[in-house]
Amino acid sequence: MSAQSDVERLAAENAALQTRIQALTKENSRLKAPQTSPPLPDPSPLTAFTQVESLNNPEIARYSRQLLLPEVGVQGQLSLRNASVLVVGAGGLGSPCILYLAAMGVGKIGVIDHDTVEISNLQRQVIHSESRAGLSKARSARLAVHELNSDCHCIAYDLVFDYTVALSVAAEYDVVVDATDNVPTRYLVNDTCVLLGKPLVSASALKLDGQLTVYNYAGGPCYRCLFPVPPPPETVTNCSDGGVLGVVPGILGTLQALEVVKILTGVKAKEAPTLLLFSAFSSPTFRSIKIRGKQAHCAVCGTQPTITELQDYVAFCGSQPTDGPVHLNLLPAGDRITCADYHTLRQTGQPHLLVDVREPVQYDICRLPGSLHVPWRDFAQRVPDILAAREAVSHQPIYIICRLGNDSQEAVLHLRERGVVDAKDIVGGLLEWHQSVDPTFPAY
Ligand SMILES: Nc1ncnc2c1ncn2[C@@H]1O[C@H](COP(=O)(O)OP(=O)(O)OP(=O)(O)O)[C@@H](O)[C@H]1O
Ligand SMILES: [Zn+2]
Repeated sequence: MSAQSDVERLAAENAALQTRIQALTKENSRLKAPQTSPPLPDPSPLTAFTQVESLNNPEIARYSRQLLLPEVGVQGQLSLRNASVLVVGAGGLGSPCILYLAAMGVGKIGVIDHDTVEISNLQRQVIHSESRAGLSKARSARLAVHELNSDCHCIAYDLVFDYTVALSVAAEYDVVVDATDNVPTRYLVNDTCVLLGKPLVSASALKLDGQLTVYNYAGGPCYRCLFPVPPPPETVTNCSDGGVLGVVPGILGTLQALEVVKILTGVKAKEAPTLLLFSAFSSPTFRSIKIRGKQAHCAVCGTQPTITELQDYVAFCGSQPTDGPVHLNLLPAGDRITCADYHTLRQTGQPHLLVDVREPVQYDICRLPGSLHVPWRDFAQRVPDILAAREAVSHQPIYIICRLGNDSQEAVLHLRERGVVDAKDIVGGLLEWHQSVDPTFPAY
């Protein structure tokens, strides 16, 4: 072979090698790239839930510690096995409730929640996990149930429990647990249970306190018998505003699971209706109060009910069934400044006074440098301090900030009433500051 053809052959081989090296380099960088975690397995589709007449050997072994209790025994365990429970809300209360119901051997559990798992949920919503952040809470709960007790027939409804679905979903279950956090849903769940004749195990938890009651059971009252009129929306606080100690809904949700067991085993029917109050840092921690019975004039369970079908609960309660941030518009746009414009103002060094009106616990979490701290609850008394501080910056404008941009508007209105005209609130507060100006600023 000639030297010329050798050169051509080598050049061709070289080109082929170059192509191969490029392909390998590409493959290598693909392998080195961060791997996205494989999709989580969803438990395989379930067969229909069927009732049984006796426990099988694996069930006897699994539930032996409960079977040994005379209060439960084989009959009690069979009652759990053949029962179905709907848990509305897979949050702080729903998490332990669902887990214990599944662990104790309730045959069928429905979980309805429209929300997705967030990292800030995990401090109390122990049915979820970091690896399931972003997943629907209902599906995440179902995965956890499947891991804990694969015999449990768990159905996840990734839906809002509203009047369009309430009756058809709840009709499939023996007992309903209200583990939600808002007033419209509380009335909706109650009316659904009354219309369907289902017992309702209801609880709430906020800050360090909680309460629990069983409604519409054994001739007892319903929620409307006790609370015929919803509270004014502005008096209702939720966990994202007021905070909650993780274990508090944990305790109340666990007690909800206990009440379900008492209903299913028939023990509850002998008890008078009570309201259980829990206060984590008080003594006594628990108090049980006898509550009035069923009210003849109750709009839904009374002798002549006016509510015979589900209604518009948002209109009835005057509030949305959401616990997301509520942004009020109390001031005209001209009396407000956006975070972006306030940011520019700070960057260009324009003299001004920044007043932060959040609670001290929130001010301790984070703050913008140079702010004067005057909590909204002390604001009226401390206006002279604000005016004195403003003198120190040569009577320049006042900007007021809070967490969401609601109290800051109230503060501006208050200053207007006191004759201070050049005060503005910062729209959306520090949460908006985090979202639109500085992602490194803490969000809470
Ligand atoms: N009408 C409804 N239908 C379905 N789920 C609901 C309804 N109302 C409330 N929920 C759910 O009930 C749960 C209440 O739990 P909790 O208050 O602990 O959680 P959260 O709303 O995630 O809390 P946070 O306020 O910290 O975000 C939430 O997961 C919420 O999505
Ligand atoms: Zn009633």
